[in-house]
Amino acid sequence: MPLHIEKVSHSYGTVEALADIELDIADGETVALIGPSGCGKSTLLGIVGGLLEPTAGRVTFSGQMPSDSLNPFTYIFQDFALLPWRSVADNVGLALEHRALSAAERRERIAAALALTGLTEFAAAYPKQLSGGMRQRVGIARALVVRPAVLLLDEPLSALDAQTRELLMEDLLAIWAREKSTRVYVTHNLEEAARLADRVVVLSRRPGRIREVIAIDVPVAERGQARHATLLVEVHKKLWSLIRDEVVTADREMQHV
Ligand SMILES: Nc1ncnc2c1ncn2[C@@H]1O[C@H](COP(=O)(O)OP(=O)(O)OP(=O)(O)O)[C@@H](O)[C@H]1O
Repeated sequence: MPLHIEKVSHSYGTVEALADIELDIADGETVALIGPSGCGKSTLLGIVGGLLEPTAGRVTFSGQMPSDSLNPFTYIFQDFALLPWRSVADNVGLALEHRALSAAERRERIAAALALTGLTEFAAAYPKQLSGGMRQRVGIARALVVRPAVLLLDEPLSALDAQTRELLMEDLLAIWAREKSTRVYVTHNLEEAARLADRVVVLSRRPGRIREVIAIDVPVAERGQARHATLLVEVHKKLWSLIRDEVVTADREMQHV
């Protein structure tokens, strides 16, 4: 579903978090939001998902919501707080409770979400039996089981070690090739932005304003290929050059809080 962020600003009391954000996101597109700490990335994600009412401006949607979508939006966070007493399948099914679905449809949705995240053989396992990466896959499956039109990802891989993060990046790309959501991806990790996003939106220090929008022309599915290795390095360099000075300033500011 295409998203339209129209002149969005937000303040928390006297703290101005976001100013004048104007951005259209196409159907099926992945947009990464990067910027120094405190520049309003999570605030913008909250506004897009309807958790927060912006102080000014609005977010609208065009097009039809897919007919099998139970929720227009779903969040994926770094920590899903899975229920330890429930199996993997029952954790994934949590998002379907209180929904008017037949038992067969419920089973079919859970099975499809498990298959999409490579968890089919772990359906009966419990969270404590799983590695951090597998637990995060359960969280991702729980988000996908409602077949959201828009996926809002807030640092989904930041709690994972470097190798697991690498695997999960590959998984996300494989999942995105098979489901058709529109995605907004907040990250501090420039490599994730360069690998996973069609466009990267660089926000300035607080109040966050759009500083630059970088379109990466190579399709995400092809970016892992050796011939594009220099592209990723170049994008990473460019993104870092855009935010470095503000990251330094934001870092110093935080130390005085
Ligand atoms: N509920 C709140 N009340 C007051 N100020 C808030 C609240 N939530 C966020 N802020 C402030 O608004 C600004 C933007 O916060 P936000 O969490 O959106 O930034 P961020 O870019 O996601 O930060 P980070 O990269 O550190 O996760 C920050 O200065 C933060 O301290």
